[in-house]
Amino acid sequence: MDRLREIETDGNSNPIQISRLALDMGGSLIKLVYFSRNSGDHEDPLNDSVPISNGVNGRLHFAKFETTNINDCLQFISANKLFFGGFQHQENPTNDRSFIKATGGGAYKFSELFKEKLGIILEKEDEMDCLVTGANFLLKAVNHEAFTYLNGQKEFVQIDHNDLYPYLLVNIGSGVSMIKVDGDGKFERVSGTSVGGGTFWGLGKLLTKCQSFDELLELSQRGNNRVIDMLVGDIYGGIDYSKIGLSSTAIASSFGRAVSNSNELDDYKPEDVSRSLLRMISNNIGQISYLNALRFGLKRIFFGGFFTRGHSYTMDTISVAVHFWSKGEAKAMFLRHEGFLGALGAFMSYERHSLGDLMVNQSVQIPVDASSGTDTNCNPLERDLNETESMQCSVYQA
Ligand SMILES: Nc1ncnc2c1ncn2[C@@H]1O[C@H](COP(=O)(O)OP(=O)(O)O)[C@@H](O)[C@H]1O
Ligand SMILES: CC(C)(COP(=O)(O)O)[C@@H](O)C(=O)NCCC(=O)O
Repeated sequence: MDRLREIETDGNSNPIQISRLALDMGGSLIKLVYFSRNSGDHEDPLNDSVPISNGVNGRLHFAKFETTNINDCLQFISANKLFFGGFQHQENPTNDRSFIKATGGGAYKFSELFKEKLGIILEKEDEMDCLVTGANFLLKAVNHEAFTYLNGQKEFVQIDHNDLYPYLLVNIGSGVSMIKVDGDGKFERVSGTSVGGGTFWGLGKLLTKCQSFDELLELSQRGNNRVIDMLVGDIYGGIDYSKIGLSSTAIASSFGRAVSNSNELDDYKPEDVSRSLLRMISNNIGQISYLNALRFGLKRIFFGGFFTRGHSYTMDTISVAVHFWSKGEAKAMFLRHEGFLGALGAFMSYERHSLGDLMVNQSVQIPVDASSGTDTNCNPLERDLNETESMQCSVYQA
């Protein structure tokens, strides 16, 4: 609720002007990115916050809703008048409806609903295109965006703009898309798997009766996967199978131990079930990602999508899988704005199509409090940086 109020005014009771909204409506979550101009920007041309050139200073805001709660999202857009952030269509300027850039399956599925409830026309943008545009933008324009996460150590990666491509982008949403990125707008979706974030949440919900995704993640924090997973040592009488490089503690078969006794589901702690499930899915995605990186000789893999949720065990498992299978050759990296790639890409597409002719300044800085150098305290469920923070930036008339 505080967040709503914060958006409506700038703290001095001046209404904040929203001048761009873009949506990414996926299988699980709807993501919103919108720009609010700094108050007073246009009133005082000598003010420090007035950008050089003909740009407008302001902030990019991020918000998300569960897709099943689409009505809350409509209400949020309506209450905060975000739909004024669309554009008038050049081909038909007399049409007084707002056109909003939208990507993801929901741009198709919910287009009638948006028209009916808010009078908004959703202007569809391709999902893969938007993911790549969003990732390239973040990697080039935002300091402290990409980081590695291994053994609880988070380290931000300095991106060399001249040496960014090629890379593999793995977007772990409800399902998983793997995209080889060769440049701005140059990419190919090389693989995917249906065993993704929706699988973890769906199976986890059925098996543990959890009511929310965060609760399921929280459970995994306290669980022990050894109770349910069959380890190499279980099969080999407690010793390593060193000839093929498997230690006795490596998982030989996820959930495999459940068949070797007469336990029912209720005999297992939900914490242990959640832990095994999270590990199985993260490990599997890490492995498939590595295999695809190997196919194309890619050394860098960036993981986006809301499955990772800044969660240490998830990122650690993915990193270990990539490290293990590539024998240290490939590197897993994560993005702070993990789940907002598509929405950012849709936001950027206003400029690409020269309709509203806006361009985000390439020197975006995340506020200091939101980006620390390294994080070694291994916070299990990191605070949701994405939702609560906004990004200072300038938007330029093209
Ligand atoms: N609050 C949440 N509710 C549901 N799923 C969540 C939540 N937070 C993170 N997730 C995870 O993120 C996945 C969705 O990620 P996202 O990148 O938004 O994909 P999509 O575009 O398919 O919605 C879910 O399947 C789930 O694993
Ligand atoms: C169909 C999708 C692109 C939709 O994106 P999402 O809403 O999951 O982010 C994605 O779920 C996906 O890539 N699934 C994997 C399908 C496959 O390659 O087998």
